[in-house]
Amino acid sequence: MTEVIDGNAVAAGIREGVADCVDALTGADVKPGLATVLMSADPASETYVSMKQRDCEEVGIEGIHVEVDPDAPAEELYATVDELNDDPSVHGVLVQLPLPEHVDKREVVRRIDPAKDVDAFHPENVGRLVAGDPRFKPCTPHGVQRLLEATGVDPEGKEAVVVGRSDIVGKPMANLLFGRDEGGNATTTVCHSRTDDLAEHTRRADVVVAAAGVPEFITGDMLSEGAVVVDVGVNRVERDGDSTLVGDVEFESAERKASAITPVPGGVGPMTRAMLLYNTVKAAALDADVDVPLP
Ligand SMILES: Nc1nc(=O)c2c([nH]1)NC[C@@H]1CN(c3ccc(C(=O)N[C@@H](CCC(=O)O)C(=O)O)cc3)C=[N+]21
Repeated sequence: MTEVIDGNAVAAGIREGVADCVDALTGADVKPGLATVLMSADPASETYVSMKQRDCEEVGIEGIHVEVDPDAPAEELYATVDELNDDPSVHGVLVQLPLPEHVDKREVVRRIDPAKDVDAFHPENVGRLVAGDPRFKPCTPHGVQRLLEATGVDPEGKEAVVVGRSDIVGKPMANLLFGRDEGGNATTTVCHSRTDDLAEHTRRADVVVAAAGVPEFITGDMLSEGAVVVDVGVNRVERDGDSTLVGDVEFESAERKASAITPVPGGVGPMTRAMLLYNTVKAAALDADVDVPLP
């Protein structure tokens, strides 16, 4: 039987552990705070940010939300980031992506205090991850690692194939999978839009992480029997006149081949949000020099 991996359940466990960290911080008179910054009128971005705020409330993290007019000059966003960097009650700063075209995303990311960069997108944090000395692990790849662990899948020595080479998922995912730490040590291949004969690679994989950003791109015929399939895609598509969420994996055909597979929704998405809370309490603990029982 194929196991459908329950991301909501694993994420709930992480959130409980984060709540214990909040208690430990409270005992040391520290209230962890996460600031979310939204410069977009996109309903999906608004939904994601409000979910993150709701998560904060559940675990006892102080949620601070700031909106910047999407038509405002980039300097307004820079000023907002500067203020949050300087605010001692804020331990994590997340600027929701994507940003308007007139805003230089890289400049914004560089401006976030690396000690508050709970997305782990700042070049210093990217460098530390690649150097094998991470301060924060990026939320989605870290969440995937935890999902594999919870499923009893140890990538060590196995063939892992990451489909997608984005800065926020594909690249850091590959680093974690081939890295020397727990949850790594896989022989890791990164495939992308210019890969010749993608299926040739994915069929060799024991673990496939689909992060191509293309709806239902990975189909069952591209998988080996018994593969573990992790679907990072979140694509809103029109189906029979309705808007529904699908992943980068064609679930039905892939489920027939896989030994374990994550659904969309209810797979990686909730884990991404849980690891954001994890990074926020870690940031607060590092800042205040308090020991916390990170889950
Ligand atoms: N600075 C920044 N950091 C991010 O981490 C970031 C971002 N910008 N921009 C957009 C993407 C996307 N992302 C998601 C996280 C959780 C779900 C999630 O929880 N999804 C639910 C369903 C949500 C629904 O129903 O729409 C699920 O898969 O079960 C989705 C998408 C974080 N992102």
